[in-house]
Amino acid sequence: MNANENNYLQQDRVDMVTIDSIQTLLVDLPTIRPHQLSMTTMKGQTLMLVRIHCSDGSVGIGEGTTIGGLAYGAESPESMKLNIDTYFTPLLLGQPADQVPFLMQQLETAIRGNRFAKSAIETALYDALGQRLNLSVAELLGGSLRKSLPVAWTLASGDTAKDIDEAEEMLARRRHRIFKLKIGTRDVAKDIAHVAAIKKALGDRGAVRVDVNMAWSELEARYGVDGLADVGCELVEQPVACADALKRLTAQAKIAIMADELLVGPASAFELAKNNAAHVFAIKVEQSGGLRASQKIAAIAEAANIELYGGTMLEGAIGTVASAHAFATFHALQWGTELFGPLLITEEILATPLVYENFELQIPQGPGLGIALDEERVQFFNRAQRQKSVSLATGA
Ligand SMILES: O=C(O)C[C@H]1C=CC(=O)O1
Ligand SMILES: [Mn+2]
Repeated sequence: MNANENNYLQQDRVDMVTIDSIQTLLVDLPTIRPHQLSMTTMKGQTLMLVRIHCSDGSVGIGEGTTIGGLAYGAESPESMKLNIDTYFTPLLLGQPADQVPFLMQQLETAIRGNRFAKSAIETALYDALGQRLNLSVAELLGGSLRKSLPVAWTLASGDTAKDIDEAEEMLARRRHRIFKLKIGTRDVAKDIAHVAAIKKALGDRGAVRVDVNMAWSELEARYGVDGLADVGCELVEQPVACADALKRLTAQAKIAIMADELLVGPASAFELAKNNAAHVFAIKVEQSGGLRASQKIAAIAEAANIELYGGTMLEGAIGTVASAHAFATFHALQWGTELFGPLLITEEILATPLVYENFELQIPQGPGLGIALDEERVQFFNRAQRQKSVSLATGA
């Protein structure tokens, strides 16, 4: 830590709140059904939870979650836990807990990459700060423009008939009317037929979009995007891996092209915007490197006239609510959000469940994140506790 800056932040602060301790844990939770993406099929979700205890007694929580271990990105829940325990925590202990951007800058200087782990820490720091100041995380981030967010549902059972049934159920329950279909594992013509069947069944009652998760070549994508447009699909998310190919597709597509995997922080957003490489940005808070980083991406998009969508890493309730607070501050959110992660998980880990009604998620309004964990349930699914009970039972 730079000594001058440290002195500057600490001068005259006899009442300064400092970071006392940091705990991490892995929580393994089942999903309601297998979730098929082009790179992996998820059969459960692991949340890396972090708790930051401050000297005034406040405790902030944050979440680091990814998809399919290392299938989606370079960080796993296990790597986040190890890196926070070993490298982040010694840098943070004893530091001024209120100075969140300052602490994140220190971490940025000392630790390369690890965007998801940094996002979890930043969330926990803002949660604790919000409790101290009686302000929500959205208010700490500059102020909220909305109290609820439209939420899309992902149809990814791998079976067209099951997907249609699932969509019908979501419409009947007024939970979702925007559907994102995961495609890219079958050949392109079969995927188009799958999307066509679902759109035909739903008609105007449901919007249909697809996420290819980079599975197509540029040639497949040219054919695929045209075919999808013809069957009523309104948006294609990350059809190809390469930014140049995405730009060429964006230039000729009749429907919206959205960037996801290529958006890994403000610099990447600037590159994509400069090159007109997408019509829409799917902003994921963790993939962006945190709450404030996601706001910087939103600002770049706004300046470049690119539309916005609030993405998910299929986080549990904590990561989902953190994202909701960030998305609440975006000026425009033309394509809504997909903050449905907690609904894909069978278990409730909050003391008070989140409210999804009338196709929207209500953003918790209390101080900080505005949520509290059900500690008993969290401990029940805590991997370390489970391993302890197994070794006690087996005497290992
Ligand atoms: O967008 C992704 O690539 C990841 C994720 C979001 C929704 C979903 O089903 O998977
Ligand atoms: Mn995606």
